[in-house]
Amino acid sequence: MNEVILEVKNLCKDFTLGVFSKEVKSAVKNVSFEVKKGEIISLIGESGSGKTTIGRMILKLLKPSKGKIIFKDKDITEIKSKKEKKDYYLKVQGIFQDPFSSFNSLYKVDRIFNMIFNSYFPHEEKKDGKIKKALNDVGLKPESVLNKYPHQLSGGQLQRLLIARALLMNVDLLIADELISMLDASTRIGVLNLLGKLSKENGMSVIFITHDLSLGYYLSDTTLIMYKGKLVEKGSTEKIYKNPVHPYTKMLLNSIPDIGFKWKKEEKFLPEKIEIEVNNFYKKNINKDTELEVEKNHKVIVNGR
Ligand SMILES: Nc1ncnc2c1ncn2[C@@H]1O[C@H](COP(=O)(O)OP(=O)(O)OP(=O)(O)O)[C@@H](O)[C@H]1O
Repeated sequence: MNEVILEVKNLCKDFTLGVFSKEVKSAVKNVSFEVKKGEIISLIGESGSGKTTIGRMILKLLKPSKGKIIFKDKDITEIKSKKEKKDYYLKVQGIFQDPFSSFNSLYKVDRIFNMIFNSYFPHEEKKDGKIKKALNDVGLKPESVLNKYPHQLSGGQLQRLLIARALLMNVDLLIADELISMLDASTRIGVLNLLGKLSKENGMSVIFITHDLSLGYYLSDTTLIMYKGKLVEKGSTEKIYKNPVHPYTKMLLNSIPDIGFKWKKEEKFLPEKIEIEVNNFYKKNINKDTELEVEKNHKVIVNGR
């Protein structure tokens, strides 16, 4: 699992707010990381920390303001032609929080799946069998979904259909943004296990975007912690959860509620308190390099520039 398939280098995204306004929102600030073949990476952070924006840039749905996204030795920000885009989407697919927006509401599921073959594998002879197998693999009964329109299915069923689509296309990288948010607790674990299985058996890499630390811990080999557009800590999931160094990561891990344990007021996750602690941490480390190695495969970003 050492082949790097995606490299994100100094990625930035600024949004200009309003049509005439000059106000700029820096949603992603100088983010760098790598994804290896078959690796599951969790991108974790509070709401608004820039996770989805990173996912959308990797999926070429947003143009970076600065930085590079290199997929298999090619900078995808330079991809312009339709053919190159199509080839890219054969390898990299996304699943978003709102699965309803990912389907054409006018087409039934069988037509949507047939279109994948028409578009990408027109000579495939075992199309029907492959579609059925992919649906079975994600725990859906083909006969109960194939003849339905997207609005006749639940959010959870649609998310599974999106995984089945990625399966059929045999993608190298799946960006799963709050993938299981629409699933109930009992089906969540099944979908998570499915992702784990796909990454192990097919070598599919996954960027799993979430604000749920427990899910990230369960699923991922590597963790990236985002705070206000910056990547603040990255490395082995095991190491970060055992030995968090950045004050934001520490507070995030402290904020996981334990069943049967009532929070005391001072233990609450207070944004102002975090901001003060993070600024103090950056001040203390102002003369150090931006990235410090805490231990092998565990780095912390120690200055706020
Ligand atoms: N198209 C846009 N125009 C202006 N600002 C945007 C746009 N998209 C995102 N933002 C802002 O960029 C910041 C990062 O948003 P993003 O959706 O990436 O966060 P997130 O970490 O994925 O949050 P959540 O977990 O709530 O989805 C937020 O402040 C958001 O308001």
